[in-house]
Amino acid sequence: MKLRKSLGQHMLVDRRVISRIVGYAELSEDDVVLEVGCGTGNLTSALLRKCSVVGIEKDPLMVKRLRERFSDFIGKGRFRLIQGDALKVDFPYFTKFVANIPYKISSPLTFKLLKTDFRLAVVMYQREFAERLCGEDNRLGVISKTYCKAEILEIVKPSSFNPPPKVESAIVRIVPEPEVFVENRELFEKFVTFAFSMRRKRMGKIVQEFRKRYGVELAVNKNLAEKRPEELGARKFAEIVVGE
Ligand SMILES: C[S@@+](CC[C@H](N)C(=O)[O-])C[C@H]1O[C@@H](n2cnc3c(N)ncnc32)[C@H](O)[C@@H]1O
Repeated sequence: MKLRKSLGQHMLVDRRVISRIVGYAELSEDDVVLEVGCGTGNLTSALLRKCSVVGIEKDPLMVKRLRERFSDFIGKGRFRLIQGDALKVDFPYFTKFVANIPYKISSPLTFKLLKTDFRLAVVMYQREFAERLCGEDNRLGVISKTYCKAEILEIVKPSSFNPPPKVESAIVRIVPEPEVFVENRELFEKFVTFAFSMRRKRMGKIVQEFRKRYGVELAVNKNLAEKRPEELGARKFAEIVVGE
């Protein structure tokens, strides 16, 4: 079968990795897993042994194969498959999100997930994206801390996929409990985005530029004024915006 690179079609073929992903998700029979990008269905099959699954898959050829492979589960109402773009279709009801996603849509898909009600997510990302999501020295990591806790559970080698991608991957566990609370999310995200677009500048200067651009006065103490955005972390950013 010809796989489409443009759709990020790198199938997870290492059974031990698949089984660990299912273990990390701590599934019970009542769970309904949302899996984005079911592909040929290797992860889907392991998930279906534990609970119900709703899949969203963009490629009509994969959808056809999946409907054949899992016709029994579809008949029993244990598997439902939506053909479409996960960024465009409304997410159906689910309790947990478990997926080896197309890496190209990592950022918008993650924010779509974070704005949904769910209990736990176990997601395969490109390693570099996973490190940014779990870190605090970048825009993605700082903003995500106001939605969730995220941690890398393991690094996965390219040889676990067919065809092997050029990059390493990482399995991330996401719990929807904010590490940092912000009241004015819009202002917080605007300021964090602005700060990381000027990452060479120090916070004192960034706050001045922000006032000039948006007319919003934010205060930083002497100590923070000397720091660069990547040295702050989500909590300090939130303190600056709260002190508005
Ligand atoms: C990395 S593969 C994972 C396949 C399978 N889950 C596995 O682990 O072997 C990503 C899958 O996402 C599908 N896909 C790509 N873009 C998508 C999108 N925007 N919405 C839904 N599925 C998409 C691809 O067709 C592909 O089957």
